[in-house]
Amino acid sequence: MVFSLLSRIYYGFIRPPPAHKQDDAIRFGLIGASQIAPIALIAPAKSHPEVIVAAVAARDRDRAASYAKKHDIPIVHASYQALLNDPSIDAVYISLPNSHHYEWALRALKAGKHVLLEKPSTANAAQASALFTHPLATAPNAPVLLEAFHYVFHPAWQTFLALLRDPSAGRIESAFAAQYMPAGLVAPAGDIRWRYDLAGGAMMDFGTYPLHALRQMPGQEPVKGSLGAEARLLDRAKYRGFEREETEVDEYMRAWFRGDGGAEARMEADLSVTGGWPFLPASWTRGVAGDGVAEV
Ligand SMILES: NC(=O)C1=CN([C@@H]2O[C@H](COP(=O)(O)OP(=O)(O)OC[C@H]3O[C@@H](n4cnc5c(N)ncnc54)[C@H](OP(=O)(O)O)[C@@H]3O)[C@@H](O)[C@H]2O)C=CC1
Ligand SMILES: O=C1OC[C@@H](O)[C@H](O)[C@H]1O
Repeated sequence: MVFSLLSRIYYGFIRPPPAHKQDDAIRFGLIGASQIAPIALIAPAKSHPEVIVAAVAARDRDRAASYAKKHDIPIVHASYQALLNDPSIDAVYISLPNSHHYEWALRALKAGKHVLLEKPSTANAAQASALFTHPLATAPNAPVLLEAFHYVFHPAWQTFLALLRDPSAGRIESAFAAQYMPAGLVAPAGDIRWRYDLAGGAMMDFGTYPLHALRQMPGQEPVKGSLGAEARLLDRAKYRGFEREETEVDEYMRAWFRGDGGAEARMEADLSVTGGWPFLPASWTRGVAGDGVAEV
């Protein structure tokens, strides 16, 4: 089992076997020369016959050019809008700070591009509602707009949901979801996740997973007025190299609410775990229905 896992990681992300591309393969452009694009799209696309990563745009042309060279991407654009104006691009992958998702998703839809939009799709509820109900996204022939919560396509997650959605499982009594990150592992000082002005923080980064997970279980849409939450603000003493005063961003948060099916739901997100378990990024989701418990 361990060998199979390591081999899937190796061939999926480190040395993907190159595929012969179909003539009608989707040509993706990257909006932002981001840290996550190589693992999320560039490497997996190499072995996919229907996907080509054809272009990258960054705020700085030289940075875009060196990123393109490193990742073997043929077209370089010196601005995000120049990439959107490129007629050879069918779809864009937007992996910018959360604060920038709404603007660039709308601009991409306006340019007629399909959009794979990093999570969370926007920086707040008003933007989410405006984006997903916008005629550019809802018209009959509108481009596809997809938020990049990739875990929903995993068979383990679909099995978990099927167990809870099975009518014989009974009503969900309680649900819990959590996501933990060891301090400094993925969010060192200076990272976009620690910037309030870029819509960072534990809730906006890791917290989006548990909240998203809870809301997919039957009867878990939060009832208005039932929500409570607590947060611990960033403790800069844990990190070296902070240049800015950051006092507003959360490094840990938990929340609870009543789902519209009557269940008690709880969630927790910690971007800064120190000592003990977990020493790797970890995520748990549990639903209790009748006499049964489903966990993933
Ligand atoms: N689905 C998943 O599993 C994951 C999703 N994500 C999401 O992807 C997004 C990007 O994350 P990540 O790749 O770690 O981010 P990066 O730190 O790599 O930043 C992404 C891009 O944002 C631009 N940028 C960086 N700092 C600023 C700034 N101060 N002001 C304006 N733009 C800035 C840069 O664009 P340029 O290149 O043009 O300079 C950069 O390439 C986030 O929304 C995150 O939540 C992240 C990790 C995993
Ligand atoms: O979405 C994410 O998943 C992986 C994490 O490392 C990262 O912080 C987050 O943005």
